[in-house]
Amino acid sequence: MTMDFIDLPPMLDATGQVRLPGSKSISNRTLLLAALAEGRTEIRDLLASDDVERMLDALRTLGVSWAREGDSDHYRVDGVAGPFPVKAADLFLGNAGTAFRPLTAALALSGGEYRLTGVARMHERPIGDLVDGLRQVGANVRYLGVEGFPPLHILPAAIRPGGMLRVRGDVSSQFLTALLMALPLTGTQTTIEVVGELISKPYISITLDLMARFGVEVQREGWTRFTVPGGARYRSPGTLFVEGDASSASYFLAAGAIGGGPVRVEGVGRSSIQGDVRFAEALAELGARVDIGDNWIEARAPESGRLKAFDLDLNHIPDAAMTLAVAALFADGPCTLRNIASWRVKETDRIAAMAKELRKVGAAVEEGADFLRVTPPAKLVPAAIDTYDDHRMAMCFSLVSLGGCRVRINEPKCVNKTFPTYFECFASITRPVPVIAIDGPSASGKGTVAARVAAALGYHYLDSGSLYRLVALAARRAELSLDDEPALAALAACLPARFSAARVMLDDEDVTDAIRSETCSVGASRVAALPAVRAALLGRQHDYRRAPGLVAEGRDMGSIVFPDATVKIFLTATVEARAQRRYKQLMEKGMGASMESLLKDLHERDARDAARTVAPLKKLPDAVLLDTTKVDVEQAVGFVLDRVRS
Ligand SMILES: Nc1ncnc2c1ncn2[C@@H]1O[C@H](COP(=O)(O)OP(=O)(O)OP(=O)(O)O)[C@@H](O)[C@H]1O
Ligand SMILES: Nc1ccn([C@H]2C[C@H](O)[C@@H](COP(=O)(O)O)O2)c(=O)n1
Repeated sequence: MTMDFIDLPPMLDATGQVRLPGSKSISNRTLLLAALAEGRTEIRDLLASDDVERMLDALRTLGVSWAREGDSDHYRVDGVAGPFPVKAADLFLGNAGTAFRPLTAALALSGGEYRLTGVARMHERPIGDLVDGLRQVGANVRYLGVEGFPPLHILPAAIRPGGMLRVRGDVSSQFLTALLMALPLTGTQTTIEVVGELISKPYISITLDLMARFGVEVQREGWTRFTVPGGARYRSPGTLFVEGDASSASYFLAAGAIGGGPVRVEGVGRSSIQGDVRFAEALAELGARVDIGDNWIEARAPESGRLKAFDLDLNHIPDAAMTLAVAALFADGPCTLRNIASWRVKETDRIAAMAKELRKVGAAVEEGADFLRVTPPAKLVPAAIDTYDDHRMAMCFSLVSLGGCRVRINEPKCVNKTFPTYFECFASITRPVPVIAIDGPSASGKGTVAARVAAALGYHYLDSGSLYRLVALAARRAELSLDDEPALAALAACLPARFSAARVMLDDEDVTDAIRSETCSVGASRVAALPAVRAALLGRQHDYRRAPGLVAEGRDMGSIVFPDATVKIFLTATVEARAQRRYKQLMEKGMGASMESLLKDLHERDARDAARTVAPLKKLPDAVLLDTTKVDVEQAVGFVLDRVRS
């Protein structure tokens, strides 16, 4: 199976505005409450994502009628005014904790027979505390696999409501949420006592707030006792607007804080009911300049330009806290994230996953049962980040690109869980380091023009042909056959080459002139036709892309190496003009040459470069043709600069 990935180039900065998708926590709670309520609920701005689809599918299977308004995010749900009418069903709930836990509780009190399953990871996420709580009121819930974990088999049971039931609060706050939302189905006053320190309290606040909007006011004594009143019934509030997702806001706010900003998110703000808006406070503690309105939040980089090191208890914002773990890469010292044990039982073991991936980009990471200490590297290292089917891993690590470092995100579609358009939104607020790609045949003048354009713009310069020439030279010295693809690729992967002040060094030897010899030219043309050699040199070429920009010249700059180049030029000249130029060049260097052999050689190299199967030399439709046969260097440079500036 091939790995899907997205490559994010190094970004210059981040600025702009993002309209957030609906909150997952609010969307799935609202759907369940609307389903159990009396009357029709119009839900506006519901999140469109995998987890919400799992809930919508389940509700339909359970006999709840709902409809979407065209292609919009507006839904209407006709509540069933009590327990679900369908009394036997098999439900697949993917990896949606916000669907699995609350539905377990509601179905356990619905008097039917149900089987609830999920993806493999869902079956590793604990649910025993919730099941224990439900059994205290007489629910008949059995484990179909491992004790304490999904999948579950729910059977009809004589429910004994009322009195007091106890539930642990220190593993997942979703257990308490599930019980709270389901208990009004019994119609009897019931008190829940939380055993152990309740984690993620703001999520309970969301639950209580939404229950109140549906007419059920829970009495709360601190964070230890919650009483659901007798005779309580859910009633539709009519229309309900889903706020933007505060956890999703964290990536953009962090982008503003790291990448200059300002970046504004719309859909959450001062009046939000989601605890994760407090991510903005944490960011401000790191020195970011944060402004907040009723329905928006904006973040900019600190005055000093660099985030401050932090040591924070993040129990109240477990999801958004992941963003801080990646923001730590940009801090001015070691950072500690405390009280995050719940990360271990989320979509993946997030403490372990975060530690492993942060190390890949160069951070030193200490990992504990409930904490993470991140020491930022002096320089970020390009890496391929594994995402563990965890949407937040993918979204968090996109921020690495703001450190002037390219990053590959493996299996990026995991963002569909909560934010299917995440990477498009991220692209809309970030500016990649610009690349001017100049491709063309040998001796067309690419090198001369590219170097001058780079100097005029203050950009870096890449002469990619010199890399193939260096491989040819190093191969000859190592007495490797130019047909030995694996050996040549291995050589290319760790070529001891350096470029300094227009000189090309191999080990510590200046080979600037040596790589221009005809033997090296022919050798370069041959090794360049080998796919493994090209692949081995790819990362090295990408590394040239650094702020403020890059001018890269060769044969495949615009097609393969930098397909997202800002400007693509195909620079050419007739073979006769090119032979003349090469002749003159060689004469000036005191090197002998004949026009006849130069012409023959250029014809052969053109043919080989254009005919090879990998990265052949050709003008792309999105490249601008620049024929320099009758154009001098100054004019050619002016032409390219005009394109860049237009
Ligand atoms: N527009 C031009 N008019 C006249 N001479 C030019 C022009 N552009 C470049 N030259 C000259 O042609 C010679 C070859 O140019 P250059 O080395 O830049 O070509 P190149 O395409 O980079 O070649 P290679 O692919 O072999 O590295 C140089 O001496 C350069 O000064
Ligand atoms: N991106 C590139 C750059 C160069 N090559 C090949 C083409 C030539 O045969 C050889 C040397 O290049 P030059 O120094 O003449 O530009 O390397 C390539 O295939 N892809």
